[in-house]
Amino acid sequence: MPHKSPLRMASLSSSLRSFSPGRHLLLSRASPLSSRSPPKRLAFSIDFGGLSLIGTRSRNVGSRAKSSMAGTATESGEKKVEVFDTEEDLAVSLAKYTADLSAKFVEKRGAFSVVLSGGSLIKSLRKLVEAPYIDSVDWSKWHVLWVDERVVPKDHDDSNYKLAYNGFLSQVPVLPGNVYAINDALSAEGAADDYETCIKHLVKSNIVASSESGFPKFDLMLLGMGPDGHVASLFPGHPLVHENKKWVAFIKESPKPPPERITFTFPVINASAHIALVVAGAGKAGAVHAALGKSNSPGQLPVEMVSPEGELTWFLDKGAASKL
Ligand SMILES: O=C1O[C@H](COP(=O)(O)O)[C@@H](O)[C@H](O)[C@H]1O
Repeated sequence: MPHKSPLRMASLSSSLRSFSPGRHLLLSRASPLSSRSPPKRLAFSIDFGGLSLIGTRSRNVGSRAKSSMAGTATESGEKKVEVFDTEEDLAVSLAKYTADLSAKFVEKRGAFSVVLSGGSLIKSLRKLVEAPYIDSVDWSKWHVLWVDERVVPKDHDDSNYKLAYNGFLSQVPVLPGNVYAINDALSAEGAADDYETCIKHLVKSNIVASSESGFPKFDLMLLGMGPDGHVASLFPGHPLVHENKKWVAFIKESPKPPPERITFTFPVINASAHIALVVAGAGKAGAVHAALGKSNSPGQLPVEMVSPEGELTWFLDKGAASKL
């Protein structure tokens, strides 16, 4: 296929071989999701300043409610915040959200471009590898990239690719040639340039859409967030948060190990058609509050700079929303 360099395909397939001789083994359907009741959500909706907050039963969140019950769909350009009683409920809803977008974009464009984060996000995707989605999603149309990656070999424990492969990609029939890992033989600078070139090929061949601003417009970006409010490998106080030309940048002194990483820049993140910001655990409640609550010093955290041209949906569990 013209959009993939032989080097990339070779390095990718060799890494797949090294992880899974059986390649894309499907999970057993032993615990079908269809037997579960859907997660409790849309118990109420709060509307403050263009932000629609949809929750379950969190008292703190509920106490801020200004408007009535809603359960309405999000309009394009709006922010939506969903709060779930448990991370399990969050994962169930995230799977449906992702599968619905997949169906929408496969019908509209014949392809679905999905950008993954590392960290806890991967575990929260676990319901996608179960029924009904394992069978209903058109996995052959998925094109998978990473919003950031650590510059380590793909079989290293710090690799976001390895994490995603073991926790998600090896269990769904995404085509190996549609998984775009970084070239781990290059320096951080070289890997960032190479990844940007790869994305330019994907845009040229319409696998990834293009925004009016000229940046790639991914169909769905699945973002995690660190307790310090970092997203991708864009850290608080680091000058990279202001990079506005490059699509992919490198960092050699990441405050969180490992130090060498590559990362999408904010213009690319914010050109996305859809962003899901997936945050679980009370340890992240402070950063969630800074981004969504009434902060005394707004705009300090990278997560506050997530502001897509399309739709932003926060998926929070009760712990993460506990300071709202
Ligand atoms: O280092 C990273 O951290 C963030 C957040 O990770 P989490 O485990 O706290 O969810 C992650 O989104 C990013 O991709 C990763 O490289």
